[in-house]
Amino acid sequence: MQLTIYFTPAEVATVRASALDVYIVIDLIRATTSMTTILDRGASRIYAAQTIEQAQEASRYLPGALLCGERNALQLPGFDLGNSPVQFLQAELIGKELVLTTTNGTRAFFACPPESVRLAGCFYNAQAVTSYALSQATNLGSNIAIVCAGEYGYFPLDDAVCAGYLAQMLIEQTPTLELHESVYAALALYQTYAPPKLLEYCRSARSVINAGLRADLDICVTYNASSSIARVTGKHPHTELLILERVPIAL
Ligand SMILES: O=C(O)[C@H](CS(=O)(=O)O)OP(=O)(O)O
Repeated sequence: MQLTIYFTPAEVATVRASALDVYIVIDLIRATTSMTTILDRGASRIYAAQTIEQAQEASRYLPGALLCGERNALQLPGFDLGNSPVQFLQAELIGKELVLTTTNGTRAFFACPPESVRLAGCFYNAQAVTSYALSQATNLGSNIAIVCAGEYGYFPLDDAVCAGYLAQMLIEQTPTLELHESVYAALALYQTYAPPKLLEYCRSARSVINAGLRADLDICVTYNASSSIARVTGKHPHTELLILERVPIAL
């Protein structure tokens, strides 16, 4: 079984990545951390939208769904909630459906091959998402790829550092993994910039702090607090939004 890391979503398209692989998408600050907390609160579904317009359009087909999202880290006008793990952890979400659009994270799921196994990973669910990815890849006889959501298309230090940590966990659980050289780079980045140091160096952290949401970062750099894993389970028929639901696992 091979492990590869894509440091931006664009790389996934460039190499014509395999639809058979298991993809762990990371948008540490904050989309995949938010998704994990949303499922922790008992939400039934997340609809991931690439654009604000798609999210608004989808909410017309989904009565009762909460409209959530941000641009420049700030909750969008007219939306019910932003992209804030702290806000989600305080919200009443049992059985709710949420439509979510974020600057980078929701788009990254669309960059992976359709029909592939796509999981939301972060520090918060690191143990759970790596164990599940390994079990899926073993069952399918496939490889694992970690995709960093990027920062406006650029290399994202926060996602890459988290990718290094997830890679370390995958290697600990399966020492026979065949490592692409991208994995060595991510492992080295994790060694150098592990939290809390990471937060001093990434633009996304500054943007969240500037929005007055510093407490979100504490959640984003909390390790292994959740066993929730958001997995893409399909597409909404009218709007093409990706549907993410909680993987049923007992750890
Ligand atoms: O809301 C976020 O945390 C970011 C926007 S920014 O990079 O902080 O401006 O969006 P995301 O899609 O979660 O990276």
